[in-house]
Amino acid sequence: MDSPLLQEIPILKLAEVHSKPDKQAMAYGTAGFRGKASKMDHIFFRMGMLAVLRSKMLKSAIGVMVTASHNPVLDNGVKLIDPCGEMLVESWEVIATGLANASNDDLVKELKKIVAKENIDLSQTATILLARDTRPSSLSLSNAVQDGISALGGTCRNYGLLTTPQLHYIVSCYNDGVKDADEDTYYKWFSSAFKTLVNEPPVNSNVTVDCANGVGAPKLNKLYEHIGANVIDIIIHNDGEGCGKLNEKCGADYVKIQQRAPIGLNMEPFHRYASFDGDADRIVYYSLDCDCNFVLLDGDKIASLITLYIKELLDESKVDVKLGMVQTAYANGNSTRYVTDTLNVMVACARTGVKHLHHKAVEFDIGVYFEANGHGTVTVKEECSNVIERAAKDDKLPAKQKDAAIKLKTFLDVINKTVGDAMSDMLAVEAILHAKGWSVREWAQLYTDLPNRQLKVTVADRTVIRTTDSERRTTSPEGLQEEIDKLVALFPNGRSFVRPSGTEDVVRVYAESDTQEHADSLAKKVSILIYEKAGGVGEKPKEESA
Ligand SMILES: CC(=O)N[C@H]1[C@@H](OP(=O)(O)O)O[C@H](CO)[C@@H](O)[C@@H]1O
Ligand SMILES: [Mg+2]
Repeated sequence: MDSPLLQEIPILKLAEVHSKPDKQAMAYGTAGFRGKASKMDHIFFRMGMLAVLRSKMLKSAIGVMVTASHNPVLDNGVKLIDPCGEMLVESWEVIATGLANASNDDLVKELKKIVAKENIDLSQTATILLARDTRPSSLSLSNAVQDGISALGGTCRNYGLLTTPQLHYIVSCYNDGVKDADEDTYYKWFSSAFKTLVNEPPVNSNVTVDCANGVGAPKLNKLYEHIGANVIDIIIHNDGEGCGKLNEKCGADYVKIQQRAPIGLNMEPFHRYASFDGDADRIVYYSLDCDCNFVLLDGDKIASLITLYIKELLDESKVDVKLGMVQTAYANGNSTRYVTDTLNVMVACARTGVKHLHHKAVEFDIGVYFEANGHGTVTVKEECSNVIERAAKDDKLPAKQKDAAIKLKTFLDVINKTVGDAMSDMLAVEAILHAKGWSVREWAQLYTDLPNRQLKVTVADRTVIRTTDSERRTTSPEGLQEEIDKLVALFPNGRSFVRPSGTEDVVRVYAESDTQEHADSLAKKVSILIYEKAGGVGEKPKEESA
């Protein structure tokens, strides 16, 4: 008998509306598909169909998020969310790429191939949870996703505007049996956990948040309404209502890379500032010191603060579980040293891309993971949550011990464990500063960042660079690593590595050393080496004359 998929006519009719331009190929990368919005309609349609197939296969709801995060406003992108709220499994990234690149004529054949290979029972129902960011193209592209969903007979719950982490959270709630989970469920959960942590006395301090003119602004506003201005004072900047453009000279990525304030923000010393990115899954903090120097508190500083706090509560509660932290090679060397040597907590290194960090983090009972750019969260094993919960209810424990367990339990409730979440991470940081009675100054002084520099080199084919050891060393081109080692040895506390970017057509160079001059010089020397050894194109990087 024909499977429902063989009702090819409706698929083909819709596929004609969302037709793929010739010769266009895209890959599902670390951040899903991303590119110029005007050239991607067919990808969104096809991802709607793919989400239906995955939902049928796993007999669970699948999320589809329409966003291009921190990219310019004319870009867009799409990513799928797996049932527990995690990123799409890697093996399906390959399948997604195959479906996206199939010619219009081969589309049905490609769908049949997936069904056969993955052994998908098409009689299963499919539920897709869809949301989008505030880009001008997002509405029509989410309509294309909806068309893809209906082409294969799936049911779509469209949540409209959401931040990426809100959708991840809702997907996990839905598959946990909370079928009516929505945006309000999110606000109620996180605001109530925060208020339990900070109720006596309230935080009563203020933080200014640059929302990159993105979806984070209206959503942070709603979260703020649930928390109440009597608990914390949140001032929203770049809320998308003025003439500022999405991610233009603002947002977490801009602030981290430029190490400066977003547009239009007049900073005052010691006040606390934070920036979200365009879909609010990244956050960095910053401040001015007494000499008006810009002080960045990036993903490494946030991770260090969270690890410190969890470690203290574990020690106080005497709950014996394994805490670990996960970073990438981009983590500042002094953050790694601080957590390893001062906090005595194990640090693991993962490849760039949050899914790699997430996978490593779940190996610990409690895993704190962050990319230096501010994307990260905390994972907690279920058995570990149970141990903490039991201690929090154990009347036989000394009061101090039990109290610490209660605090730890409530603190972990403030965390969106499915994925890095700017709003939930912000609440976590604010709660810790409140608990410790710290201003941003004490936090900044946990350790001093080693001066560092990131550069990009354009080469004809960036895949000639191959790496090992979580991207910290190269295996090809031959002899390159030995040359890098020689350059690194010239600089005190020198460290440098290179890797092909997964999102841009460049090779990234990272260097750190004891002074900014040294870090800059090492980064330059390594860039020149890459240009020479890995087929550089365009203008050759030059060493600045002394
Ligand atoms: C050095 C750096 O910040 N790299 C970013 C960037 O990846 P690249 O593979 O380096 O282009 O985009 C990724 C997706 O947003 C993010 O996860 C990652 O941290
Ligand atoms: Mg983002």
